[in-house]
Amino acid sequence: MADHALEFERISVTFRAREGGGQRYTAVADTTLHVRAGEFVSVVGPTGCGKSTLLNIAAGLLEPSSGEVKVFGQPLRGINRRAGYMFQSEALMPWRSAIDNVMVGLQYRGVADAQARREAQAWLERVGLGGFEDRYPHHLSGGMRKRTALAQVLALDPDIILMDEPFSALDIQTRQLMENEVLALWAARKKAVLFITHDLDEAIAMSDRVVVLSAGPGTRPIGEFEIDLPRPRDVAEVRSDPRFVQLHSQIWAVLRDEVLKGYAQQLNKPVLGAVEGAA
Ligand SMILES: Nc1ncnc2c1ncn2[C@@H]1O[C@H](COP(=O)(O)OP(=O)(O)OP(=O)(O)O)[C@@H](O)[C@H]1O
Repeated sequence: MADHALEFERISVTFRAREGGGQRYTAVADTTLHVRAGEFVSVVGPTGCGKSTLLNIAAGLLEPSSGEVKVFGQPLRGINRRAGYMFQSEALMPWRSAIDNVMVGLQYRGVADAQARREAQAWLERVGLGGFEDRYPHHLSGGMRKRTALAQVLALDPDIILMDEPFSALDIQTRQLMENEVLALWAARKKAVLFITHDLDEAIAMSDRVVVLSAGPGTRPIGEFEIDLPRPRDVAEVRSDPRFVQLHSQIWAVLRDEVLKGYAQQLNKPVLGAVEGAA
């Protein structure tokens, strides 16, 4: 449908070992999930269930073994050019200053250097890093590096933003500041966001909708919850709203068993050595 930014239609992903008797592991099975244009959707699920796999599929970095992905109604082939991806791990180039890191995607797109520098500077200011543009990543705090990475993604003005536990390495105060900043930026531009997190509180505080995935193997969505808390939200304050508490207990009732299953499965899962990717 045209108002959908992202559609996963009956996606399955099976990984196979390059050696070792052709062992296979079905990470994601028969998953259908839609994100509307401008919607903020979080995906929560137990550790190792397939959250990053889904995001990699949305980014076009991984092809599903079966099923189809559509981006604004068009089948996705190759890299998703309408999406920006913010990884869990550090993705900044250590040999480039903050501004050079933010500029690089623009330059790659063919924007002239002077224009790219102006846009990168404006984005660094928007994420609270005015004055830090010449610092190298190792001279920035963890929160500042995340802000730089956020500016890097937003500078490209993607219609879809894919975020894989972007703030999990931050202390709780910095994390809440960043979450509020992301919400403010999102509210101003209303891009579609697919946000992966382990943290149910974070998912509820930020999202329009929370999707719960089952434990693997064969992960699939097993619950979907509309988050009808008013906006704008402060992620710290909204946690004491009675509706937040109610939603939390409803979602946790679905998630809790999967977390326990996921934990058990991680302990028992066969180790796949060298892996080729989706089969
Ligand atoms: N390239 C690969 N080859 C083989 N198995 C893989 C590959 N990528 C992921 N897997 C397996 O698929 C499952 C899903 O992995 P994925 O990283 O998507 O989970 P996740 O939910 O994002 O994990 P976490 O919560 O720990 O970040 C895991 O069991 C993982 O070991």
